[in-house]
Amino acid sequence: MASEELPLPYDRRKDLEDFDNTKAGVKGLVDAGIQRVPRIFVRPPDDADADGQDLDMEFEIPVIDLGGVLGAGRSDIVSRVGAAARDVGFFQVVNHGVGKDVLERMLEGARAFHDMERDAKAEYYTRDLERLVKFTSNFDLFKSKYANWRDTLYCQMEAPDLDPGELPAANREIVMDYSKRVKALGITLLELLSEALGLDRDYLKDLDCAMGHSILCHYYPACPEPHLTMGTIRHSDPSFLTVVLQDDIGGLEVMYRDQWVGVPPLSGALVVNIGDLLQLMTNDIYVSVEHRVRANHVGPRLSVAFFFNNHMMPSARVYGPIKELLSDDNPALYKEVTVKEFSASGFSRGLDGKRKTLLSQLRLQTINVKNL
Ligand SMILES: O=C(O)CCC(=O)C(=O)O
Ligand SMILES: [Fe+2]
Repeated sequence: MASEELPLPYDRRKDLEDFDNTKAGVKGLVDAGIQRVPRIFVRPPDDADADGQDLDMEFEIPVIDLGGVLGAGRSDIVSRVGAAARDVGFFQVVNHGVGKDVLERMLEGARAFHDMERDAKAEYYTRDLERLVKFTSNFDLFKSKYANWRDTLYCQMEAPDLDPGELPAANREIVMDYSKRVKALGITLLELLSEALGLDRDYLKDLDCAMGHSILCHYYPACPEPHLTMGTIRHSDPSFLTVVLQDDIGGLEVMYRDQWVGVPPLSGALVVNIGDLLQLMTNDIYVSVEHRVRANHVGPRLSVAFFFNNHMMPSARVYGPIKELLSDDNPALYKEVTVKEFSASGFSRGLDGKRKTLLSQLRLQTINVKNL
């Protein structure tokens, strides 16, 4: 079949604008009682971005207990973290130092924002890239082919330090607290990931990998026709590292050996995944894998994604494959890039156009025997 796009049977741009102008997101549609998924969200049955087989073998995303991280158990934890980062790109952590009460309060804080009265919430609704705290449904609404069944509150915490007064009163206190605690966990994770590469403990931290972060409070409303759309389409994260807190509904899935595998909700756990920038820096030793969130009849599902990414910081640091990891047999696979350039290219493209293209654009034409 010819690959030219067929003309759309409706004025999609107008539908998108009408939806965006409500400033009420997907939740606004559900609150208004819609029984059908509007066409801007509908994916055709043969949509290549939403396909893929479910995993048919026994496999579980690794769960790593960080309880012994400061004691004799450290080397075992280092090897488990390293193995998960190499093989799966995703793992869950328990006994990670962020209390269950904090996790619960963070999810409640995310819910409290999305449950705010429509007009009050609309004041945060914007597509302005410079705004540090904003509410948007689908940051890539006008760039991606299909909209996702999801609303998000974005909080850019370090650009540099966010004035807490910019955060909504509904969750200001817990977002500030969570930010501090998960940043500390992120530093621990970067230490473990450095050690697992045979590098000094502070190596990744000293490259400013924990220098900036943003907190995304996602809200996935119950969907009347979940088979027609997605909560979040497949993508990999443009971060160094991402830490996700999910509630007990489920729906997050990860690509493992070309098949989709669920990340089961585990009370008290946090989900950790390697981002594109760490894959680039480790020259493909660690993998930034695609993941997605299914739409669901049950909802709302709440999740809080904590992205370590310093693109808002005034840093001109250039990132490329770490020299200590390279050799004649293992040459650099990627060009160097600043985080600003890297992130700008992600924002300009949108989620479903990404699919590793950011990394592949930076890939050098080196022949790597391992990948032949
Ligand atoms: O909602 C989730 O569980 C994951 C969200 C996600 O993948 C992201 O924010 O990049
Ligand atoms: Fe993600």
